[in-house]
Amino acid sequence: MRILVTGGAGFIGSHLVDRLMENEKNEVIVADNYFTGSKDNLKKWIGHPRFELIRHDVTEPLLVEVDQIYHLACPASPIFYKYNPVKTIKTNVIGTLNMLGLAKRVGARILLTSTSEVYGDPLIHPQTESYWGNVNPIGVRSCYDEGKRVAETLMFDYHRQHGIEIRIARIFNTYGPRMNIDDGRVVSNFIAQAIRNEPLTVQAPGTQTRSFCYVSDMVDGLIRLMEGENTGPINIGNPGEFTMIELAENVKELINPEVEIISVENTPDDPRQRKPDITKAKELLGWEPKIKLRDGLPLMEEDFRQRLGVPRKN
Ligand SMILES: O=C(O)[C@H]1O[C@H](OP(=O)(O)OP(=O)(O)OC[C@H]2O[C@@H](n3ccc(=O)[nH]c3=O)[C@H](O)[C@@H]2O)[C@H](O)[C@@H](O)[C@@H]1O
Repeated sequence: MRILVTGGAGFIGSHLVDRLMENEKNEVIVADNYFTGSKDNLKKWIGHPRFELIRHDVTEPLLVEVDQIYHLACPASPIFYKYNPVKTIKTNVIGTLNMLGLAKRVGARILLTSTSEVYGDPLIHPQTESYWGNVNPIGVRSCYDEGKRVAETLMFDYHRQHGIEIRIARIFNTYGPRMNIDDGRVVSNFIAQAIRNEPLTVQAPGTQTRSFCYVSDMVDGLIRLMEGENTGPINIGNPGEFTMIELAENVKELINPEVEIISVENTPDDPRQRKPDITKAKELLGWEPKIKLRDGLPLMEEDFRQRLGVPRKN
């Protein structure tokens, strides 16, 4: 099987590549523009005969012959996607159009990693796939959440109009080794802060919730969705829900009991609650997450300590 992974040098993408490369029948091509991804994440595969890495921005067409496309490309941290919102929406719209055009030309099956952000600031809880969301179309996050909504629309239009085989995953907050240390998302921020003995910055009010999925569980869900018979959209996430204050307290207890927790200003349109209903994933994919937050955080701590050069004191 020839498989293209866009955004494959990123955090989730590179873990996905590791899993796909385990199968000796797979040839994996990664296309990444390195805006947030890094070659370092793939260094063990560079030079491997079944692996190819291309510097490519998906807003430009790509001509390759593949059987499957995992279309992950797009900055996912709010700090990075808000840094250049026009580029973010172009990646979601033009990038997805280009990948669908490729899927159509070569007859490949394509999986889009959409996001829980399509639910916006959700008015139903937990979020089921049938919920249409509560999204601000003109806010600072819209480049990402409206961008992903259009990407989902394009997927279904190509499916209905051209018979393309599509798969849509709605990913809920994912964490784990290889996240950028300066990524700006909450788990990586808190772990880096705890290791550096800097205050954990809980954005006000701190009662907002998220549900955090460990990256190996996420990758397992994505592969099951691609290999299964359902188009989705299917929520892939861990239903264990935490307030940001609870997350900070867990990080403090597990990583640095001396560290201070402070409240800082939040950014506009921050969703107040988020938790996936994963009934569909359980029933249709036989998938559910295995790794609890308190077991996943120490695995990520180890990776961050190595990269920051700060060993654990015992
Ligand atoms: O995985 C998802 O479902 C989506 O979540 C993220 O969005 P968000 O949940 O806002 O991610 P974070 O930036 O990690 O923020 C989570 C919460 O932590 C808070 N936060 C963030 C950073 C920080 O230092 N302190 C802090 O309290 C934020 O206010 C927010 O309430 C990203 O938009 C997407 O990568 C992704 O699609």
